[in-house]
Amino acid sequence: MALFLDFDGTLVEIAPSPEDVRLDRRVAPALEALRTGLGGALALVSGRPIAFLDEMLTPHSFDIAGLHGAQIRVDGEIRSQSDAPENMREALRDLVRFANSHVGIIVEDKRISAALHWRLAPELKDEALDLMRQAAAKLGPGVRLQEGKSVAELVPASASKGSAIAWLMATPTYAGRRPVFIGDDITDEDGFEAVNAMGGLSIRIGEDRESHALHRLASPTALRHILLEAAEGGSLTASSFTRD
Ligand SMILES: O=P(O)(O)OC[C@H]1O[C@H](O[C@H]2O[C@H](CO)[C@@H](O)[C@H](O)[C@H]2O)[C@H](O)[C@@H](O)[C@@H]1O
Repeated sequence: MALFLDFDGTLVEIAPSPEDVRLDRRVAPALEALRTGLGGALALVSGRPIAFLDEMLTPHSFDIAGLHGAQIRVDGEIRSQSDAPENMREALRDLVRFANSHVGIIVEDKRISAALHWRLAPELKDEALDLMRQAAAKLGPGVRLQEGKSVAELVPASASKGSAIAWLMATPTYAGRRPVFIGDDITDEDGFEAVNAMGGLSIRIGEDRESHALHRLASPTALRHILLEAAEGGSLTASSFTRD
């Protein structure tokens, strides 16, 4: 097995704002143990920047596809990174202006991508989405709009979680293994499709909407129990995730 894990809503519960997430302190060492058991074939595949995930998982360091696949690090080395889209700083200024005049709107500047959050102001969803659609149109074909849970993001068009998983699966540590991808959000859907096409296992956290994932787990807590138990017991198989 090669294990690919999303972060927000998968390894941690969704929180009111991006900085509020808390990772159970047992998870990073458990992932380290599981990675050893998997011959190194474990990676995080997230919309977060690699630097943020490193901070959350410190002192452990994992293979990571960050920013929805716009940056990929393997064995401690950045192996693929999209350029920041042209005019991104200008687009960001418009987003910050909107946030400054609307309570509850949060802008996340991730340099190569940018997110606009409305979790704390759900009544502003339509206005925020309109603004992001306009920003994406202005930035042109090099950028796509990625919607997520109470968020929309401007992401390099070439990047996706599905292509990041395929990229990792072509590297020596991962090649020849059966990919398992666990995620919870719209951004994870093409990752699910990618692993399905490779004969792998796709698992969605949560039951609340249609998904390409072939299996479900109820919550990040349910996943955490499986990962901690497998790390202690020393073995992780596909049936660890699907036995219920
Ligand atoms: O691919 P992921 O690891 O799931 O990251 C997707 C985005 O997650 C974060 O936003 C989401 O989680 C926040 C904290 O729980 C929540 O407040 C927000 O409403 C969610 O959309 C993160 O802030 C983004 O950068 C990630 O792209």
